[in-house]
Amino acid sequence: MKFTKMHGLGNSYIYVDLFQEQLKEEELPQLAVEVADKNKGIGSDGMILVCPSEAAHVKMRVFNNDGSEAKNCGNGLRCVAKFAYEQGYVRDTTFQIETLGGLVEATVHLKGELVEEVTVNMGQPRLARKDLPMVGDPEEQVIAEPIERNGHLLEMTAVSMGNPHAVFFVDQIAAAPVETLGPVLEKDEIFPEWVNVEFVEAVNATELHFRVWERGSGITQACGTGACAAVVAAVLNDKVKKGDEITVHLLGGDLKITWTTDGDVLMTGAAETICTGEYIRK
Ligand SMILES: N[C@@H](CCC[C@H](N)C(=O)O)C(=O)O
Repeated sequence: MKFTKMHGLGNSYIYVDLFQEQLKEEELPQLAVEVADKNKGIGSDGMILVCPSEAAHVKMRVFNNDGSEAKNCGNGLRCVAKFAYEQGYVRDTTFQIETLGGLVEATVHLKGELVEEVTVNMGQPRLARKDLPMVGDPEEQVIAEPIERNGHLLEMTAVSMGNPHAVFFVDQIAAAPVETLGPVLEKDEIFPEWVNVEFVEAVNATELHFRVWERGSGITQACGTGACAAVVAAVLNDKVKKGDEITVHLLGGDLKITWTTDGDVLMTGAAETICTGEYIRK
């Protein structure tokens, strides 16, 4: 199986080109686990399939490194856009990508013939409990809701960017309990499909520090949808303003994110190719 390893701010996936390769549906979860294994596989946060689409120019499917399939991936979208453009599967610099969480629009920014950065219009965040999903009144929003776990009293804001995020503001990002509370909150009974967990420090009116415990992958260097959710949560908690471009500092680098006054979330950041190769399947 031919593959390309790519990353967005250190959030790496093994990309498989389903315009060329054929894979059996029932083998996908186990394949994702195998290729992501850093000792016996290639090593990554998961696997992403770049597929033909009937609804858009290209379709993305994302698998976490535990084999679970997610509905969206921000860093993956930027890499899929780079891959599709550089392979010649799309010719325009702005095109649509289908995800299990809906359609998004990507615009590639070129340096010569190669894509250096990508802006993705991630669409509108969904804020009702049913959108995560989360237990409780399905239509209600969750903004700064107190929650106590393992002796930590935190305030939670819940945002769906096609996939679910629970955002917690902290005073100091360096002291955020990512490793200890992340796995506890990820599988908390209030989230029937589990959740991505983000800790965020509001530095000033245009900057956020960000750490993530990703559902199905654990700590990663960056989470694009999580960074978008963090900006939406920061607006909802009066820490930054809607319409302003916010720089989100992640472990692997920075993303520029705006929750526009029209309601869409725009994300701009790098997408990079690490290597290509052939994976020998057992
Ligand atoms: N790294 C991603 C998100 C990947 C999926 C997530 N772990 C989930 O299960 O929803 C990103 O950049 O958004």
